[in-house]
Amino acid sequence: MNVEQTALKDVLLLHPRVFGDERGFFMESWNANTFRELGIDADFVQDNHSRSARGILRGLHYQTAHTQGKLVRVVAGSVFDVAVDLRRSSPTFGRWYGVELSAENHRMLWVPAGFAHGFYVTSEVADFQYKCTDFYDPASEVSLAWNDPTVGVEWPLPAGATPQLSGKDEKGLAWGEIPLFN
Ligand SMILES: Cc1cn([C@H]2C[C@H](O)[C@@H](COP(=O)(O)OP(=O)(O)O[C@H]3O[C@@H](C)C(=O)[C@@H](O)[C@H]3O)O2)c(=O)[nH]c1=O
Repeated sequence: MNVEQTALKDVLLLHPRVFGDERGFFMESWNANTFRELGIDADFVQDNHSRSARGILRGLHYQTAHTQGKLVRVVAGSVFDVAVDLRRSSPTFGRWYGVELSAENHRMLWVPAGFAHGFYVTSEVADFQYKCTDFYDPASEVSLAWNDPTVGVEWPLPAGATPQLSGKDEKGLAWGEIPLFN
């Protein structure tokens, strides 16, 4: 497993070792010992899997209670995955980072608690899987608007396209309206 620091403090891009052979491939997608050595000492309690079609954008989401660290990856298709640092004390507070995650590149992103997270689907279909360090808590869930101008995420949208959103994400909050972390 190779670990790459990203432009955001504590967000890590992971390149697992992929063992290819005539049958296909094998990789470890989670190993508590290996990841602890890489600085990810996470106690995961929930695994999620979503499927989305091209042009769908989910996010940018986080929970204020039961804050979740997420280890995310794509097992079919590709997405542009984004994290936004919501921690006032962080040197990268208010900044975003985006990266392509795909079934082909096998990359995983570690998004700790204190970040908003979302992704935009760039393939016909994308199957997205992630591990979470705390449970789903809809009562404390926040959707930060994907297109908030203060954050300024540069999504890889085709010219003139707008992403397809959930009703909740259509009503995403502006940067100035969201609760932040210390
Ligand atoms: C996230 C989640 C949703 N659900 C249910 C609620 C709802 O009826 C349905 C769809 O929920 P949502 O629209 O919130 O799903 P979605 O937009 O995929 O939400 C996810 O987005 C990505 C970007 C994240 O980072 C995740 O943490 C999560 O917020 O699934 C659960 O039962 N458990 C969960 O953990």
